[in-house]
Amino acid sequence: MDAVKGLLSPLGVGTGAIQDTLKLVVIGGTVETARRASMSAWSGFIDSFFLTAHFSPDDYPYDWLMHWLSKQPAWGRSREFEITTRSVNRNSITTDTTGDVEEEEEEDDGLVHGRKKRKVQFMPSLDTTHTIYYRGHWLRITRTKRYPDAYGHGASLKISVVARNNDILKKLVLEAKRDYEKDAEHRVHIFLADTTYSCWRWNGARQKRPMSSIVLQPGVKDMLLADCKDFLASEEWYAERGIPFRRGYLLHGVPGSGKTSLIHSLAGELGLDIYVVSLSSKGMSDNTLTTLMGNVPQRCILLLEDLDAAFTRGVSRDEKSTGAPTAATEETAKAAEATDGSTLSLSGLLNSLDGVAAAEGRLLFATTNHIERLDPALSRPGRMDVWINFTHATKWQAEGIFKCFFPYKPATAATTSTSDSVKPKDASQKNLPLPKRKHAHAIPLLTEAEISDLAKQFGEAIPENELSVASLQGYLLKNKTRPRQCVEEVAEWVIQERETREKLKKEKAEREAKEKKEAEEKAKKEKDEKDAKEKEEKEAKEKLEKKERTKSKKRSEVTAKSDSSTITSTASTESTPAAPVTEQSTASESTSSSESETSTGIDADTEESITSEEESDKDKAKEVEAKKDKWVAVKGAATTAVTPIIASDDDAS
Ligand SMILES: Nc1ncnc2c1ncn2[C@@H]1O[C@H](COP(=O)(O)OP(=O)(O)OP(=O)(O)O)[C@@H](O)[C@H]1O
Repeated sequence: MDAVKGLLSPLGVGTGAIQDTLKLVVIGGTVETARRASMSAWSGFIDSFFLTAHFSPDDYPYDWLMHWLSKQPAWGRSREFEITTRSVNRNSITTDTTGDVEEEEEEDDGLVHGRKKRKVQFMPSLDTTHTIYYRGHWLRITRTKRYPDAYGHGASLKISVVARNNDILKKLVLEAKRDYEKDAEHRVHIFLADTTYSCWRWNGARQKRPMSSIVLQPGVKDMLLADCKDFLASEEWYAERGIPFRRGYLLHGVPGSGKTSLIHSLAGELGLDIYVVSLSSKGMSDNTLTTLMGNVPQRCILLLEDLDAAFTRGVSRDEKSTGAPTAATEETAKAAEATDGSTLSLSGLLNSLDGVAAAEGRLLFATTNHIERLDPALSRPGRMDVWINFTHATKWQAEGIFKCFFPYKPATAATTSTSDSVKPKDASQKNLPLPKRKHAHAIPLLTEAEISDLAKQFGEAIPENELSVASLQGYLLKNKTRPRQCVEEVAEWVIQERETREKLKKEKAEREAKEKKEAEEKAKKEKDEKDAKEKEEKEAKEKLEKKERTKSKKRSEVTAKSDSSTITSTASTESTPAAPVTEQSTASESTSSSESETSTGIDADTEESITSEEESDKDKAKEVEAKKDKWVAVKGAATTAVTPIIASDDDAS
């Protein structure tokens, strides 16, 4: 302080006020530092008693915990929380909330402005520590935002508890998991491949689809379900034999025959999530696909949709089957890369399916409408172990799908026992029971027997293997409240469908024919243009050659003439004095344009020969002769001047 005083005194400043300010700064700084140090020491001390678990939003436990937290009664009493109605979050499966708004959460099918009523969720607010009492322990819960995101992605969760070991945290996570799975029981989670960041993005949770709603030929569904279950239970068996723990299913066939629907329903039945990759998506490359495939969880369904679409660019393996794209296809692949940045090759796809980095334990499903376009290497056993062909609807399928559509009236005890005795083997051939929800549709309730009868009639009216199941579904949807009329009108609908198909076929054929014709005309036009151009070039070349020939002919004639006149005039001009020659030459140069023409006689002749191209050779010859005469005549006048030079040149040579 004395030092400061000493410094300030020479300036004549009153030191009292400054000293007081400085004192305050020093004291304030010291107190704040001490406070911070003690706080950090205290939290360090407290933390040393706490067990802390961190949950990353990229992993399932985060979802389980968030779901569990949103259901805690303590949450309703919390003084700080986040309320959300967003359904894009993975936690949106939560339907139960606590607190005052609970009465609004009752099951209600009512629509507000055409939308389902939104449900409110309570979430731990960000950057706040909440305390919850759980099984005799106080849990400190902190949710922090690591990077901003409109939907809360990126937030991480931290749960601390004072305990001797981490048993309580394990119990908490397991309970949250059970809870989550119980609520997610009726849903299938879908993840889509993000080619930009080579990661999986949660795309939503869909209601499970009952297997009985998929109508396939008898035994197909059961076989597939049994195969999948057997695979999922055989990890050790595979390990013991050193076989990679992977299984591939190739579903191929006509569009709208239930390939995607079957996978969806299978995922629900097995309780697996679906990871979807579209191989033809923008930016898909070998590296991206390998990274994505390596990051799928152990138990899931990996779906490669429209497998053939990835190869429309013509990427295929070379003759030696090294997996490298062939030279011919490299250009097309390069063109595709230039347009959408996609560089996926077949070898890249094969590596990602069963390369070293490929994930194990997943069920691979691939769908295609064009199995003939697939490279055999792709569909060989080991990659695609089970193949299922999907065809157009059979009569049996039509009957089954009709039964799925129309619920039946609950039967009396007596009828139930009769209907049980003739229970169909395949669940899809069984009528669906009444819907659980009230006021679902105004569907007239028929007896089971009547529905079965109508279904039979419907099946008989449908031609075998001609219409897709999707189109049958479309027809039934249109008639979902009139089962009897639906059957009465089905024959007419089939005729209409045929006519529409014929019309579409015809239109397609016409369009193709038109396109073909246009292409042919275009090609012909291009060819004609090319021919005309070539002809023109040829003619021009011929003209040029002719011109050259004429030139050289004239030059030789001129030379010959001048030589002869030189010879004749040499004798007379030999004695001519030099001065008059110069005068005459000057006079002759200024005489007329014809004389100047004469001095450039060959060029002028050439021009004339070009303009008189159409004239007969005879005329041309005459004209040339006349010109020559003219030239010679003029030349004769000038010869006296020119000759000595030529002569002297000649002499010199
Ligand atoms: N066998 C089936 N059983 C029940 N519903 C079916 C069947 N086939 C098709 N559908 C219905 O038709 C619609 C289209 O089916 P889906 O998308 O599964 O066909 P897809 O074979 O995958 O077609 P694409 O090859 O064009 O992708 C769905 O709404 C589905 O309910």
